Amino acid sequence: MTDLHPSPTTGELQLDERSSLQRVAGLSTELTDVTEVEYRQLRLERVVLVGVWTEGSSAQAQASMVELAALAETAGSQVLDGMIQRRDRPDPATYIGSGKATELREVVLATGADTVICDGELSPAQLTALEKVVKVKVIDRTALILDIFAQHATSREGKAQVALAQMEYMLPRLRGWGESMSRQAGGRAGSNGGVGLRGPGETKIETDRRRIRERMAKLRREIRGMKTARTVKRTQRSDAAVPAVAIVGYTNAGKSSLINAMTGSGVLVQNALFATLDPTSRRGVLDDGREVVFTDTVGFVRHLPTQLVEAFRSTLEEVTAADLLLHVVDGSDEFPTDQIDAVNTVLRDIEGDGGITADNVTDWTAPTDLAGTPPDVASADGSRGAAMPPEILVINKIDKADPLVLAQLRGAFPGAVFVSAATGAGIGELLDRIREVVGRDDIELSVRIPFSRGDLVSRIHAQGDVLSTDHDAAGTLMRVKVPSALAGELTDLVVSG
Ligand SMILES: Nc1nc2c(ncn2[C@@H]2O[C@H](COP(=O)(O)OP(=O)(O)OP(=O)(O)O)[C@@H](O)[C@H]2O)c(=O)[nH]1
Ligand SMILES: [Mg+2]
Repeated sequence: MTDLHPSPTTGELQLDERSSLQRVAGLSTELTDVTEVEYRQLRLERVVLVGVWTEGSSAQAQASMVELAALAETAGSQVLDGMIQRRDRPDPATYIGSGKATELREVVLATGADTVICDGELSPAQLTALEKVVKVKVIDRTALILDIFAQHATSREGKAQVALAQMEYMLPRLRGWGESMSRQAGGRAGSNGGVGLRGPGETKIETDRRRIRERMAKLRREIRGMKTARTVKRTQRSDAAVPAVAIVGYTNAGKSSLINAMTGSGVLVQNALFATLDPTSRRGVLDDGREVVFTDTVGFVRHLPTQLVEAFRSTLEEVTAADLLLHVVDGSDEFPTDQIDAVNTVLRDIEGDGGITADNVTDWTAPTDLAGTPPDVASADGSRGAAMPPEILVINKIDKADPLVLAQLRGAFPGAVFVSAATGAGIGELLDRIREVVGRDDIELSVRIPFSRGDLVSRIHAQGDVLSTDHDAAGTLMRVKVPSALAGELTDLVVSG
């Protein structure tokens, strides 16, 4: 039971199908090996939600609970009830106050819930203490999000990243669960001679910690290897001078839908949180014939567990390497600016310590100086550092958004583009804006292309703009605007004009 298997698939649920979101009773996210030692076995079937409201308006506190409910449902559980307590700060002992905890116990009894989910990150001691009162399993928002990620990860890299994040979450929680530990003989280890333990004086918990650390180190190495492979792919892409446009935004904002609307492709769209976990790239052609690559990324959420940001850092770095960021916002959300803030927080996190390191600067094309950024390229809050590519804020779902909210957003973010991926409204304008930004460093030239070089003509169309075309005996005369790399290749063909 307490064996740690060496396989790297810890913490992954064998979900039959992604579409069967409602969890089958009994099929739980039991994390197969490490779990048995120290991770709560997540059996999120019938849950009661509880939150502590410390700041913001009552409507914001409500919205946070609605989101927690959506997260719980995404994880496959049935939400039976929810309660919020107004406090200056969470109770250090039991998260909610002791009176409220007793009340929660009654709600649990009345509803027949088997799990309580807290809307925050609780210390191991708080989880244990609250569990003692309510007498069912208690998990926090972090564990819930990790659980969803574990269910949704499909690629080898994604799975490794989630497993790493889960182990990081578990590691400090090993000690907190002393009681269940002693049930597994960990506590008695010292006195009974340490049967099955590795070394004299090494307790079960230490053995487990060491094994988890070893596996984490192995996972980190593997993830690094996968990143190298991706970097090579990206380098090949940048050689082809196809601009990379990364789509970021809050989960369920419509990022995948927007890619579909812009490229006519079929990226997975779901009215579910974290539908997209693995970055998906789609080639798109702007109306002037220029090609770009759109990369869909994992959605962000308020309080995205730091373990996840850390584990997904290599994937998220795609974002910093892009030529342009489209920051997609659900304009129909009650508090779109809160979403914008949450996304900016994560972006700053990626960018911050460890984000741009010496080892990835080398394969990273520096964005041209931001002073050259057209004024309509909005940095959502103006605080983005120079390491981030230029950004266009895209307010999506205008077809169902409250006109009043939209008017406020227009005032607050004059550079934003307003679109509906569903109806196609504003998509043309968005594509124009993308073209402006990706083409802003283009060089204007007049060239004569020999008739034998039809390949160059198609590349000019794919990578730049053709302003005029003419023919003479020696070839095609073109006035073009092209990226500097292509301009370099055309040097020999330049004619005055
Ligand atoms: N009414 C309306 N619904 C939209 C629009 N764009 C997307 N949606 C819906 O919003 C939901 C989420 O869309 P997705 O494209 O999957 O969102 P996402 O941002 O990729 O979500 P994750 O990958 O889960 O983070 C789906 O139900 C879409 O049909 C829009 O412009 N209008
Ligand atoms: Mg998506």
